[in-house]
Amino acid sequence: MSFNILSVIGLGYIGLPTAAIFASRGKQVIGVDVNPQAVATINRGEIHIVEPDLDHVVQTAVQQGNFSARTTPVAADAFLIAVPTPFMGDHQPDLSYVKAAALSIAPVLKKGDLVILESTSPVGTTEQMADWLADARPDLRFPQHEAEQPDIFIAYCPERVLPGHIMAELIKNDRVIGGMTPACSARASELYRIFLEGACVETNARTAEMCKLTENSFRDVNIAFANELSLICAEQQINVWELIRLANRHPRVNILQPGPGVGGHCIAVDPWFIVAQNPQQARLIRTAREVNDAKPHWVLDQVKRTLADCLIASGKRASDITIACFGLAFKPNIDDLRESPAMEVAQLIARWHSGTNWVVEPHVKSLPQKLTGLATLVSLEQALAEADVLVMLVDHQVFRDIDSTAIAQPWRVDTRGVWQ
Ligand SMILES: NC(=O)c1ccc[n+]([C@@H]2O[C@H](COP(=O)([O-])OP(=O)(O)OC[C@H]3O[C@@H](n4cnc5c(N)ncnc54)[C@H](O)[C@@H]3O)[C@@H](O)[C@H]2O)c1
Ligand SMILES: CC(=O)N[C@@H]1[C@@H](OP(=O)(O)OP(=O)(O)OC[C@H]2O[C@@H](n3ccc(=O)[nH]c3=O)[C@H](O)[C@@H]2O)O[C@H](CO)[C@@H](O)[C@@H]1O
Repeated sequence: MSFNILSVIGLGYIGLPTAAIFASRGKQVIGVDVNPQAVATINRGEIHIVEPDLDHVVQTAVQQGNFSARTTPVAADAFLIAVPTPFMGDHQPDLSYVKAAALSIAPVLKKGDLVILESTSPVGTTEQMADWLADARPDLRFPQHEAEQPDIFIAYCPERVLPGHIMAELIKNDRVIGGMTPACSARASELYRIFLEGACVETNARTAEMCKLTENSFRDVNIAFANELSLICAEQQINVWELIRLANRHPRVNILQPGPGVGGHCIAVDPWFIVAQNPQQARLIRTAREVNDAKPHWVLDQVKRTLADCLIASGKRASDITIACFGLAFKPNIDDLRESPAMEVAQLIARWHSGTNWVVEPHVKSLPQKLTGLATLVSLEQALAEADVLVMLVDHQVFRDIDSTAIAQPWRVDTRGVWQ
């Protein structure tokens, strides 16, 4: 059975590029999103998120009539669900979006359809989703009972693209295919082979769910190691950047880079799904989260110490001092400020410091609401010329290009090793 019509549920950072890529391969794609503004934007051939090279793929697909968006699902041969999976206040996963998406497609499912969950999910979510669908459609057979030939094929296929490189990685990365049965995996692999140049590696749904969580937890633990080293090195008066460079000369050592903390929508969230389900066993994973989450507060302490030194040396009052933060994005060379540790540090500083607070962020035109009234967006040149204390938070290339030997201010906190 071939896939004539595909439907992608959730048209954000994952769903929109995925829908557009399928459409670019000549498939008829119906995108579904509960956000009517996003739907309207997409139907104009425009995009509501920022991702390099996505705009022209969406524009072409819409203009050629292969891709359209709507707010409610209609019949299709395959459904890919890419809705948010945040955690709640107590770090427990919030599966309400997955449930709502599953229940929204249940009425339009027909025999032979494939349903793929792409959202990053705790182990067992795919089985749970199949139960929700089975409850909603008692007239169809679902793959919970392996002996039976199911009417609906269900798989968990996580996405591992790197924001900023989504359009290339979507096609080139290997893909983990976690079917609820081998037949489900085979059907899902067939779907992804429409555009995938990487390999489809088949497993079961639970392993695929854990694989996605493992990848991001691995990175979180390794960044926590680097962040912990930065705290130790500050105590020992050792340059952590030099230390890591030296240690990485060992053929089997590859330490990541410390920073102001871990941001983004994935690495600071997904490890909690493992911790929530395995609180006794996941001690290292929990500690890594705690180490990384604590880093912005440690940076604030560093700024407080630096300001104290500045006040003693300059004889100025704190209210006369200007602190300039360099960067707000959650990582270098992007404009995404959501879940950014740099934003958190800038806010902590601005709430605490009684003098003037400046921010330099060449990737945005205005400050986000969280900093409105607390800080002022200024140019790189103004900050370098006039600020008293400089706080480097994001290693954007434009900051790396500054000749650090030409910077006059001795009062600096460098969380990214840019001025070392
Ligand atoms: N952004 C990434 O880099 C990335 C990478 C890999 C995996 N993921 C995972 O993919 C999933 C989606 O992430 P994202 O970054 O695309 O999120 P996003 O917030 O950018 O997009 C999700 C979209 O789903 C829509 N939505 C919510 N409920 C819906 C429903 N019931 N029906 C239809 N649409 C609905 C929202 O309006 C939104 O447009 C998450 O589980 C995330 O953890 C994200
Ligand atoms: C395993 C993996 O690679 N997963 C990727 C990750 O994408 P991401 O964009 O969120 O990941 P990063 O680039 O690692 O950034 C995260 C934060 O960590 C900080 N950081 C990073 C490296 C370092 O040495 N020191 C640091 O401090 C950085 O500044 C930023 O705040 O999750 C996506 C969704 O699941 C995946 O799809 C994607 O493959």
